[in-house]
Amino acid sequence: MATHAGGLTKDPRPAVPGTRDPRPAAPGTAAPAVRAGRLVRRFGDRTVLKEIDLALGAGEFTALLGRSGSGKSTLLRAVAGLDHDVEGSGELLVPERVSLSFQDSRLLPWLRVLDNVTLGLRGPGARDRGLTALAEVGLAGRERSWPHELSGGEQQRAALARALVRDPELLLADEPFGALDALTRIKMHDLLRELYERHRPAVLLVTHDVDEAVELADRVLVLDEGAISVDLAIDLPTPRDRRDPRFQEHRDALLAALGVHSDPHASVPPQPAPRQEDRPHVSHA
Ligand SMILES: Nc1ncnc2c1ncn2[C@@H]1O[C@H](COP(=O)(O)OP(=O)(O)OP(=O)(O)O)[C@@H](O)[C@H]1O
Repeated sequence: MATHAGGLTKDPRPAVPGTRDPRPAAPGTAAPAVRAGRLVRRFGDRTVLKEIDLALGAGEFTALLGRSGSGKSTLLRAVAGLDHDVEGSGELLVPERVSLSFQDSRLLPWLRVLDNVTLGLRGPGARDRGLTALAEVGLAGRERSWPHELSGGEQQRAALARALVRDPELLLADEPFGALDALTRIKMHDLLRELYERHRPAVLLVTHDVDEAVELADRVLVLDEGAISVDLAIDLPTPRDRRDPRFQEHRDALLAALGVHSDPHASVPPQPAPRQEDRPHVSHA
């Protein structure tokens, strides 16, 4: 476990690099991969995170939904340790090996694909690990390509390979498929879920897309007014069928929590109608 904090109380017990937190989990819960207590983030006089408590189980796939501007990226950045101005009196514990993925692939344009994937990896096995990761995401043979020679979906695949090659205990993903077309998105959903099931990191996926959340995650959180307003377990077998009535029940519950009602037979527009920029994205396969 590592601790990182700006104004946060560090865990008093010694951290052992590369090991999981040895302390027992609360009864009935998996050992946490992430534990954050009373996270607070203010921008000027606006408080975006209001004493948020967050515990993510090891190997648990969690999606984080919320309206635009609700603070999803702020929370993810806080957990990633990228924001040193997070306040709070609580603790923030994360695993040693954390990988990040964003809407843009953030591949370095001056490095070939394999060098992007293995950047910062040490040891004689790094190249082979990079090649294995590229093969896993369907990019075998593209190791010598430049990033600009890959399509948007392929760039995101390379970014996933870069994340996975580090064998993360925690994958933090901020709208990783937000810029992709609908068909590529569907393929990437399948790929992410497959890779997750093979490697089992804890995942925190920030998304606007309610269907994406229900399809991929085993737990969905909704961030609203600076607090976690919904914590919903998605207890459906995978792969998930969007036409399954239970899928739709979860979807409707989440849409309602986001202030959108999704009766396809309704003759009036959903009420209350959020502003266009606030409206959560609902994709249709
Ligand atoms: N560096 C900053 N300075 C000032 N305000 C900020 C800063 N970063 C974020 N904010 C504000 O904090 C709020 C939450 O932003 P954040 O990006 O976390 O929201 P979000 O839920 O991820 O939004 P979206 O879904 O649109 O990406 C917004 O109102 C935003 O304007």
